[in-house]
Amino acid sequence: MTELYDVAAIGNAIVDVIAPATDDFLTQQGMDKGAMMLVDEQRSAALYAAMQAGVEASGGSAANTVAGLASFGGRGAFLGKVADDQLGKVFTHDMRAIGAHFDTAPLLNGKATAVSMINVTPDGERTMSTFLGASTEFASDDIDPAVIEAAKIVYLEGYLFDAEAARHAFAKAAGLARAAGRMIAITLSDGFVVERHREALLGFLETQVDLVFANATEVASLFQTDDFDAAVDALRSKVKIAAVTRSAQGSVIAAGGETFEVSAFPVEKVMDTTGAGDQYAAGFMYGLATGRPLNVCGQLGSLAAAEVISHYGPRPLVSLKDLAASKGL
Ligand SMILES: OC[C@H]1O[C@H](O)[C@H](O)[C@@H]1O
Repeated sequence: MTELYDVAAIGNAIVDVIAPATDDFLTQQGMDKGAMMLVDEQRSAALYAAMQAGVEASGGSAANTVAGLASFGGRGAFLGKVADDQLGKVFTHDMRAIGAHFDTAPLLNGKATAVSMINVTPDGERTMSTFLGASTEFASDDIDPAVIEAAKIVYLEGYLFDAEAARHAFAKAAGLARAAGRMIAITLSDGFVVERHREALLGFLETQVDLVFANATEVASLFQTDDFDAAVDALRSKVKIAAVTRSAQGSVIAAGGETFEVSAFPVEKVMDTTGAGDQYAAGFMYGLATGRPLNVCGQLGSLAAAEVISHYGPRPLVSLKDLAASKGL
C-alpha cells in the first residue's frame, strides 16, 4: 500500500487550559508536581475556578506530536475521540488546519471533550490534571485500517493504557501495522501511567513495539530502578530503538549495540515544559521517516523540544522546518 503518512498517531484528544501557578498552589491542591493526574469533571471545574487566568490550546500528547511533525513538513494522521461540542470542534479544526488527517467520529450525546488543566510553576514545570471525558470512548471500531496501513510509523500514546477500550484498540492497530510491515512506536507518557500498567506495558513493548520514547522518570518506574544506565539497557533489550530523554541533559538513543548521546539545545528561559516529550518524538520520527541517522533524529527531537519549552503551549509556534534548516539539520 502507498505510504500516505509518515506517522499515524493514536491518543487522547484533549484541549489544554494552561495557567501560571505557584508551588504553594500545587501543594494546596494536592498535586504531584510534573505529573499527570486524572480527575473527574467536577474536580476539573473546581480546579479551573481556582486557577489563574490562562490560555486555551489544543493539546493531547500524540496530537501535539502530529502537529510538530506537520511543522517539520511531515505528513501526519491522528486518531482520537472528541465530543460533538465546542471544544471538540476547536480541536478538530486545529488538527485539520495544520494539514493532518483527522477523521475519528465524534462522540454523540455522551461525555464532553477532554480537558487538561495545566499549571505551570515559575521554573517552567507543568503539572497536569486531566479530565478524559469523551476520549475514553475511543475503541477498536475507531481504528481505520486504511490509515494505519498507509503510515510508515504507527505511534501510540501510553496515556491510553488508562482506558480499557483503548488498549483493545492499540492491539488492533498494532496487528494491522505489523501485518502491513509498518514500524510501531509508543511513548510511555508518564511515570504514574507506567506504575499503573507496568506489566501490560512491558508485555506490549516485548511483543509489539519497535521504537519507544520515554523520559528518565518513566524508565525508572518501568524497571523499578534509579540506575539510569541500567534502565536504558533493560529497555534496549526489549525494542529495536529506545529514545530516552532527560530534560537539560539531552537524550540517549539505544539501538542494539549502538548508543548515541544527544545534547539538549540551549534555551534562554524555560517557560513551559508542556509538550517537550511530544515535540522530541515529532522531530525524532520526522528524522526516521526521512531516512536520517539516529543521532540526527535525536537532534531534530531536541530542537523541537527546545522550541516548545521556550513559550506557553504544547505545540510549536514557528516553522520547525525553517528552524531545522537554520541549524543545518
Ligand atoms: O504532553 C503534553 C500533553 O499531555 C496532555 O495530554 C495535555 O493535553 C498536553 O498537551
